[in-house]
Amino acid sequence: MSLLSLVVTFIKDLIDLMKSEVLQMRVFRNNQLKLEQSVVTIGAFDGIHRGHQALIKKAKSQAELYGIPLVVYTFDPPPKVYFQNQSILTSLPEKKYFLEALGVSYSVFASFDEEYALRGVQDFIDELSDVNPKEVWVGPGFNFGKGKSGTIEDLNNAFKAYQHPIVTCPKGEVISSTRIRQLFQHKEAEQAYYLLGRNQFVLSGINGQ
Ligand SMILES: Cc1cc2nc3c(=O)[nH]c(=O)nc-3n(C[C@H](O)[C@H](O)[C@H](O)COP(=O)(O)O)c2cc1C
Ligand SMILES: Nc1ncnc2c1ncn2[C@@H]1O[C@H](COP(=O)(O)OP(=O)(O)OP(=O)(O)O)[C@@H](O)[C@H]1O
Repeated sequence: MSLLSLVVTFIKDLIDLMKSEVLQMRVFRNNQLKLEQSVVTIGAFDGIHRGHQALIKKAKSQAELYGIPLVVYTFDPPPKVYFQNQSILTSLPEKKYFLEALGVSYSVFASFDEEYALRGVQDFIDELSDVNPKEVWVGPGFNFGKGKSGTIEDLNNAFKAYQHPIVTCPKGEVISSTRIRQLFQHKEAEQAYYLLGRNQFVLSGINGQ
């Protein structure tokens, strides 16, 4: 092998290594993550459907604008699965896979249990302060804290909080995890995958990772 081809191979390997480091999302549990600055988006994100994707992409574009990391703060299990025994749309490995594919730098998976659900609004805001959010992005109707008492106004009192407009189907029908669960229950899988923004074959192989 010539010296030139050795150098070319070395540079290619280096670029691949850098790419894999850039793409790798770091995953945290509860309040272990501390950052100097970030853009944060929050939610249950079960399914990572078209509405979730639009919100995360907007937060990602803001993070890129400032050159700071994007943090997705989410819950395991999703609160509705915990409280209402709803079926889960995306397993933990699937959720991590889709978040990473959207370019998320850090994800926080808060263990959602009885103790966590009792935490108050200020307690949650204090935890978010650990990542020093320059902007917080949520969708319409987002709430948090014990008894769902926290709103975007509470977030906006502590940080700069922004609300992404609702993403709907072309005919105006709502896109939500609840609706997707109902579509699967009624054997309307094609419409469910449309709202998810992917077909059923995308998931094969992810759960084993
Ligand atoms: C600290 C904390 C406490 C919460 N406590 C409750 C609760 O008591 N009851 C409830 O139904 N949901 C509770 N939630 C879940 C929120 O209502 C909501 O599902 C979550 O913030 C995700 O928002 P999303 O469902 O709009 O994605 C809590 C969330 C957080 C962060
Ligand atoms: N269609 C949508 N358009 C824009 N933002 C959305 C949409 N659906 C959810 N969001 C936002 O995404 C985040 C996660 O929402 P969440 O997981 O509660 O979604 P959901 O689909 O409404 O779930 P569920 O039906 O279980 O209430 C929240 O900030 C929420 O406001």
